[in-house]
Amino acid sequence: MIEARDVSLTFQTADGPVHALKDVSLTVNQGDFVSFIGPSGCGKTTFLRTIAALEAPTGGHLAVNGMSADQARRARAYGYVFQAPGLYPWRTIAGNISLPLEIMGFSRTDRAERIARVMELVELSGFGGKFPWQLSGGMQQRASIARALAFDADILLMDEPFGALDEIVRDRLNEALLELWRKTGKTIGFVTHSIPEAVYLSTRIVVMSPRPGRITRVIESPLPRERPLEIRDTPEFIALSQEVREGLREGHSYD
Ligand SMILES: Nc1ncnc2c1ncn2[C@@H]1O[C@H](COP(=O)(O)OP(=O)(O)OP(=O)(O)O)[C@@H](O)[C@H]1O
Repeated sequence: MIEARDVSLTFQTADGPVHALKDVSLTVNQGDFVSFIGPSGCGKTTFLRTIAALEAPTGGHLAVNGMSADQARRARAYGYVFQAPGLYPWRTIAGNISLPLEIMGFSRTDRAERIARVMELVELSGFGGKFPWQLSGGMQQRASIARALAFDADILLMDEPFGALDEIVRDRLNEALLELWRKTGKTIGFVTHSIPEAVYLSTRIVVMSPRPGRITRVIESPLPRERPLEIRDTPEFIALSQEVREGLREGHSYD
């Protein structure tokens, strides 16, 4: 689904070049749930934005769904969920989910069907007529996930979507996201700062390190796809968390 070969991205800034990504190679298969974890500034967001053709690499090769990243963006191969829900306050929840569909030219009936389906998927049925400010932060983030799902792209790219939420809401949304992933079979790229979140959600955990941003470890998860929250107390989960922590420690430079 996603194939990165020696992808590099150097930003030219007034203070000199910033090597946000250096020789990043990764293959993401259909149906994978891949998390990107690493300290602040290691290039997680930049890599996700590069896959989404929101940034252009300065070196290497990138293919998304068999196309160039730019072609994939135009073919709407992915939905993108940002850190903040980014809902328009003057549109209802249904109106917000509808917006990309309107831009893409879906008919009114098709839009209504799709909105109802994705709202059910994120458990927001019945809230379509509310405005964003009438919903909790967790519900708003679920609405933004519904918006990214509405046009049924195969890939979902999520940049720390639950970072601003409290732990209880985050647990609930992690469970819901896993359920949604199992139901839809989407390929998910997910940026996080949280080791338990990465371990709980992923089939593969990509550990990154900064200066320059690169991949230091790719950890395959031995956990089953069916994961109740209690799996976090099992020896397998704890061992996997330790492996991620070691990877992070290894790659971290303090200079
Ligand atoms: N548009 C830009 N222009 C210049 N430098 C940038 C730009 N975007 C990102 N950077 C730099 O690239 C590096 C990687 O940034 P990025 O946001 O990808 O890191 P991150 O791992 O997602 O960090 P965080 O976890 O804090 O969100 C950082 O040093 C950042 O300052």
